[in-house]
Amino acid sequence: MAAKPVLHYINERGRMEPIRWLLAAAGVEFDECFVKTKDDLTKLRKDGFLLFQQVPMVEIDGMKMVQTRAILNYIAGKYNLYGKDLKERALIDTYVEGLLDLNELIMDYDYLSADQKKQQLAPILDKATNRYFPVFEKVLKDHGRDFLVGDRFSRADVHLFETLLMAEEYKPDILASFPLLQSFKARISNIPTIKKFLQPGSQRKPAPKEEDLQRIMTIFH
Ligand SMILES: N[C@@H](CCC(=O)N[C@@H](CS)C(=O)NCC(=O)O)C(=O)O
Repeated sequence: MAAKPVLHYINERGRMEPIRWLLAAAGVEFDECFVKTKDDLTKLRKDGFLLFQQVPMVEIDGMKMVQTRAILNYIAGKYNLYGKDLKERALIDTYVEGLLDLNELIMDYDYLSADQKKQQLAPILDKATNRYFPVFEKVLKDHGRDFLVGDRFSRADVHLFETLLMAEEYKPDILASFPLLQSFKARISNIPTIKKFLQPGSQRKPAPKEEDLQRIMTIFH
C-alpha cells in the first residue's frame, strides 16, 4: 500500500486547506506534521525540504512538493479530478484560478486584526457576491449539469464548494440570490467523501482564532 501523503503546515487552514479538501474529496487519507514554531520551520529549511523556504510542503509519492498550485495540480491529475481532456482541463484551470483568487482574499482576511477586519469584510463579500458567485451561477445554468465541467466531479467543484462554505461563515445568507449555487452545495455535500470531511473531527480546519494570530505571525516573520 502506498504511504499516506504527509502535509507540512501550521495547524490552520491557510494555504493548505484547499489541499486538504482535494485529498479528502479524492478519498485519500493523509497525515499532518504541524509547524508549531519558527524553529520547526527553520529545521525544515535547514533539512533542505523547502525549495523556496516556504510551506505548504507535501510529501507524496517520494516527492517533497512545494507551491500550492503545483501540489493541487498533481493531486487533481493523479485522482482523475482534472477533466477528461485538455479543453476540460483548461476550463477547470480557469474556474479554479478565479476561486483561488477569492480564496486568497478570504485567507488574508483571516489574518487581519479585529480592527482591520471591520473595514475589509464588506469589499470581500462584495467581490464574492458581485464578481465570482454570479459567474458560477451562470456556469451551472448554461452547462445544465450537476458539475461545473463535463459530466463528472472535478477539482473545480471541490474548490467552489470549499469557497461557498467559507463565504457563508462570514455572511450566512450570501447564497440567498444564487439558487443554483444553493442546490450545487446541497448536491456536493452529499458526495460520500465530502460528507465525511464535513463531519466534526475531520482534518478540516476552522478560521484562525484572534488570540492565535500573533503566534502564527511569529512563525513566518
Ligand atoms: N507561492 C507559494 C507561497 C507560499 C507562502 O507564502 N507560504 C507562507 C506560509 S502561508 C510562508 O511559508 N511564508 C514564509 C516565507 O515566505 O518566508 C505557495 O503557493 O505555496
